[in-house]
Parts: sequence; C-alpha cells; structure tokens
Amino acid sequence: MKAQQTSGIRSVAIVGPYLSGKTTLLESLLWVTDALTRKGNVQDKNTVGDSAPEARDRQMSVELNVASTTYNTVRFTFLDCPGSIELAQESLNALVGVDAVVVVCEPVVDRVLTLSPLFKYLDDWEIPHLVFLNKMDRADVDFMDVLNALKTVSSRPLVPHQYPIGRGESLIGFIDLVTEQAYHYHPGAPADPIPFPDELKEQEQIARMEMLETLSNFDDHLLEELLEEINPSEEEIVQDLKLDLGADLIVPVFFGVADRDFGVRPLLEALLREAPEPETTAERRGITLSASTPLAQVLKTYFTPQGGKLSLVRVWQGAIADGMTLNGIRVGGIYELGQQQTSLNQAHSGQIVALGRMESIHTGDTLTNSDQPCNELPKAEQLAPVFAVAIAAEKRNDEVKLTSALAKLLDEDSALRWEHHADTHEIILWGQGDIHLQIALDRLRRKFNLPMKTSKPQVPYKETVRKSFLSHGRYKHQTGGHGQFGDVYLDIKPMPRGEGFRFAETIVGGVVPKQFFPGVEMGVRDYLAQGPLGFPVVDVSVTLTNGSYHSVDSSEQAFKQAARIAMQEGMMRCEPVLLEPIVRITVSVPTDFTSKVLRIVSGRRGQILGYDAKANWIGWDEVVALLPQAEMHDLIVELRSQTLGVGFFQWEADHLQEVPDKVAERMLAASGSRSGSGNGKK
Ligand SMILES: Nc1nc2c(ncn2[C@@H]2O[C@H](COP(=O)(O)OP(=O)(O)OP(=O)(O)O)[C@@H](O)[C@H]2O)c(=O)[nH]1
Repeated sequence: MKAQQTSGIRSVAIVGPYLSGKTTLLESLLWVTDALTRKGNVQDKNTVGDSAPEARDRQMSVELNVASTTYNTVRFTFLDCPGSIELAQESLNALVGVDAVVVVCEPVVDRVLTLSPLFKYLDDWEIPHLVFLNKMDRADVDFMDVLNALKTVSSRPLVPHQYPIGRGESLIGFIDLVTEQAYHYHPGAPADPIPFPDELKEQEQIARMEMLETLSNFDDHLLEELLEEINPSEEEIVQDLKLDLGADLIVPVFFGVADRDFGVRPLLEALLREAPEPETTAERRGITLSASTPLAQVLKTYFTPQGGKLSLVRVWQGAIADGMTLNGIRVGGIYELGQQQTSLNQAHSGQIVALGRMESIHTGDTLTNSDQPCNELPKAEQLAPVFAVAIAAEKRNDEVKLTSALAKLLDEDSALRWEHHADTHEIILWGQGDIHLQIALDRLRRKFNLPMKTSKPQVPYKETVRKSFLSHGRYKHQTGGHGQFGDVYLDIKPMPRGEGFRFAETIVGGVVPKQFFPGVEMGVRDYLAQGPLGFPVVDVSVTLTNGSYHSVDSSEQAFKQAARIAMQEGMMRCEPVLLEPIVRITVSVPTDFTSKVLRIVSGRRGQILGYDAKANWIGWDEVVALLPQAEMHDLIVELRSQTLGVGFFQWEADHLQEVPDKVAERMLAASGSRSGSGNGKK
C-alpha cells in the first residue's frame, strides 16, 4: 500500500440492485488504486466489503461497508450499500451523506425497472449520481438499447460518457466520448490507447451527439457551438459534465466488467474530475461552510463484536476533535473505517468517519457542539415495516437480556421495529422481509449470544356476539364455616363495531347490594378476556339487571364467580362470532403491474377501494384496499415476486370485521386446541 499525500476528499456511495457487482466494484476500485496488496473476490469470501459473518455466509452485503483509498491526491471514501430490496434502508440512510453516487446495474433491458425507486429517491434528494453498467461481459446487448431503457426510469437525462468496442465476451475496450480516444482493456492493468475503430464512427457520433446535446440544454455557449458545428473543447465538456452532475441535472453512464477491473479506472477518473467537492455538496444542502461550528450527521450505527458503539458520520461543517462534546456526549475516539480501522485526532468537513461511544445518538441524528439549538438536518425516509415474525428466546433465562439486545439491534438497523403485543403476548419483530429478519436474528445470536425461536405471528382475532340473552348465574358453596353466595341476572347485548365493552346495572330495591357490583363487573371482564371461541370479546354490553344475596354468605368474590357462570352460560346462547383485524393498505407499483396487484389483493379476500396514478411517481399507480390482517403476513413476498421486486406497500390498522363463516370454520378447526381452551369449553 502506498502512502500518498491528499489534497481533497470525496465520499461516494455505491448502490444498485441485488448482486449487480457493487462489492466487486469496490474491491476493484481499491485494487487499482493500490489500497490492497491482494485482490479478493466474493466467491472466495475475502473481499474488503461484506466482511461480517452474516454477509460471508450469504455471499451478499448485509449492511453498509466502508472503505477508503487515495487516487491522484484525493482521498475517496466509498460506502458499499447492500443491494437486497429488504435492506434498502441502509442505502437510504447513507445516501444523504455523500457527494456522489455510483449506481451499479446489469445491462439488462427488462430489469431497468428495478432502478426506478432508487432513481426517484436520488432525484427527490437531488443527489448527484452516475451509472456503471457492470457485467458487460455477460450481456450481448446493444449499449444504446440499454441506455434508452434506462431513460424510461429516470427523471434526469442519461448521458453516455463512453461507447463500447465489442459486446459481451468480445467487449475489448471503449471510446471516451469526451476525447474520442479509443482504449483497449487489459486484465490487471490500465487500458491502452488504440487507434479509433472506424467501423464504429457512426454509432460513436450518435452517442457523442446525444451527450453534447443534453449538456447544451444547460449551457447556451455549448448550444451555439453545436449550432455552428464547432467541436467544443475537452475542457468545456468536462466543465459542463462536472457542473451538471454536481447539480443533479444529468446522469453520466459508464460501463465495464468489475471482476476484471475493466472500466474501473475511467470511472475513478470521472469521479475525480466530475464528482462535486464536499464544499459544493454542503452548499447545495444549505450548509454555511464559513461557520466553524462542527456539524455532522449519523449515516449508520455499528456495534463491534466487543459491544462498542461506532457512529458513522458525515462531517458537514467545521472539525470534530477526539474528546469534544457533541449533543452533550463526549466523542470517545475518531476512526477512519475500512481495510483497517485507523484512529484520527480530528475529522474535517467532507470526511466520513466513525465516532466512538456516542451512546444515546442514533442514525440520522444531527450532531453539533453549539449551545444554540441547531436545525436538524433532514433524515432519510423511514420505510414502513411490512413483514413480521414472533420471536422468543431459546433459553428462558435469556428473556431478560432480550430488551437491551433488541434496542442495540434496532440502533444498528433502523428498518427494524419490535413490539410486545398486548393481545397475543408475543414479541413481534418487524422488518422488510424474511431475509432482513433472518439477518437480524443471526446478529442476535452471534453478537448478543441470544439464539431465538421464531414463529408466524398470531393474528389478534377478537370475538363478539350477534344476539342478546338474559343469563342467570348462581354461585353457592358451603365449606364448613362461612358459605359463598352470589346470584345475578346479566343482560348480554351486542354493540356496534368499535364500541368496545360497557358494563351497567339497573338494580332496584337493593336486590344486589352496591358493594357487590365491582365483583360482578370483575367476573364479567375476567370472562371476556377469553370468550367461547378463545379470543378477547369486544363490542358487547353487559347489564346487571337482577339477582339476590345472602346477608352472611355473600361476598364480592362470590358475585364474581356468579357473574362468570352467567357469562359462560349466556355467551354460548348469544351466537358468538369471530372478528378479524382489517388493515388499510396502499400498494405502489409500476402501472404495468397494477392489474396483477388487483388480482393479488382480491385473491387474499381484500376489498379494493380504488386505484389511481401515484402522485409524483411517473408511471406508477397506487392501489388502496382493505385487507384482512391474516392475509398480510406474506403479502410483500408475493408482491415482490410479481413486480420484479419493486412493488411495496404501507398499511395501518383500520377496523374489526366478522370473519366469513366458511373461513372461521376452517380457522377454528385448524386451531382446535386454542378454541378448546376458551371459556366456552371449560
Ligand atoms: N460476469 C461477471 N460477474 C461479476 C462481475 N462483477 C461481479 N460479478 C459477480 O456477481 C456476483 C455478485 O457480485 P457482488 O459484488 O457480491 O454483488 P453486490 O452488488 O455487491 O451484491 P449485494 O450487495 O449483495 O447486492 C459475484 O458472483 C461476482 O463475482 C462482472 O463484471 N462480470
């Protein structure tokens, strides 16, 4: 590894669809800049990225990986983001803190749609980004066809920066569209300049013109030159590319074969010359660089295997020194993460570094040492959880450790949520999909020594009654000394949906003395916690209308028992029915998939409320529907499998609704044991 002087900083995120080659590209970027003595690859599990055991096991990135290298006196920090759609939150959190983004994708026309949500996010945040079409060795496609397909999913114009020489296995090099110099790739070495291949002149000219015309939309001088058929200078084109990329007006397109280092140096060269400097990025975010007050934002939180907390931050303004107090917490170490973890005394604006021991600080937080309250920097959008499992510690003794371990787990991964369900008493872990939750559970096991059992979460069914009934319950017990006596008439009545429970009494003449009313209500409430079908009872009113007592033997306890007996007898006569929670879902998909979504939702007993174009999403629809929660468990799995992985939904609890008789019969038959334990069967 060479020690090099640096005169500048750039932070670049590498993002893109699952397995498009991001970690391989990072390895190659490090390799060609001499930051590695030996190049690793994903199959051999020895890349700089994906070093976590959860990543090595799966041969996929499971969290943000950081690596730094120096190229031509500029210190580059690369953030390699996981590509799995279930881990998208990691990318969203990181993207808000970089100067530029390399979108790595495969040159497959049919799959460009998978980039649509990513481009949308980058454009909403106006984050400068360029495209690297990787695995060009695999695809026997026309470069311009891929480019045209990409245009359909980007609101910013795509600009070819290179033109390929050859295709697929026969790709041998490229033409730089700025200089019109042709190059021949060499494995493990920089590409060589070669004479221009005349047979490509026409296609190259079309691609170059496309680049120049797009740039001229933002530069009148260039437009004039083009109209007068003057060939613009290299400096002018590079200047425009830099200005327009920095302002997120254009998306330059590069290509290559990352695992053979093809096209990686030109990409680096472009990042060096055309990616915005940290000052430009900060200004565009409205941050005053002249101010010396330190200002930083947390992009990611890690817990080391030893349990230490590291907060990866982008320093936006001023300098952070070790030992400084930020947000009331003392910085316990500053580190450059990557191939090695290097301790630093200070970090300056533009750098991405990890701060130690920022215990109560979370991903997305804005940090400062100012006494004045500072404006929070905007945080990345939080994805709504869409998939859940119920978890329980394998070893009972571990239950006490679980809450604090879950807090750390959620600190590391802001897309996770957990809850202790009040009805089912299960601990539910929510996330973005099965793989996401499996990774989280692996971490619980490995980092916190907490092996967990999992199951499908129970649906929090409720029950109610269809009919009214006046029920009588008498409790009489003689055990030597004092006896027990209580006697009640309870009028059980259905109430409208959502009314819950109401207890009343209409006792006249003191036939049940006042002091026993609480006992009656307690008996009723106790019973309703688990009705005849085995679930909590709601939307009923119970009125104590009559009864009798014994001056010596009656007690609150005896009336409680009498009320339970009356409820047990009465509820069965009131036609109990199951109620299921209904959620309101909003599904978002590209319009091509709308009809599929309608089918999926209907097939899951959903009721479509309507669909329309999704606001501010060109070419996307939004379907709104009511869906039984029981049908939501694996909805995201089916939705993704039917929509190239891009469909997503949000949901909220809406109301309870009677389960259709046929479904209820099936359900109760399947869970016979549960209903068997209900009050009705006792
Ligand atoms: N043929 C070919 N294969 C490649 C190329 N680049 C990467 N690969 C292979 O593609 C697979 C995925 O590569 P990764 O680098 O792990 O992809 P990734 O995008 O980091 O994966 P995730 O972060 O999990 O989404 C590996 O088997 C690589 O060896 C390439 O240019 N050509």
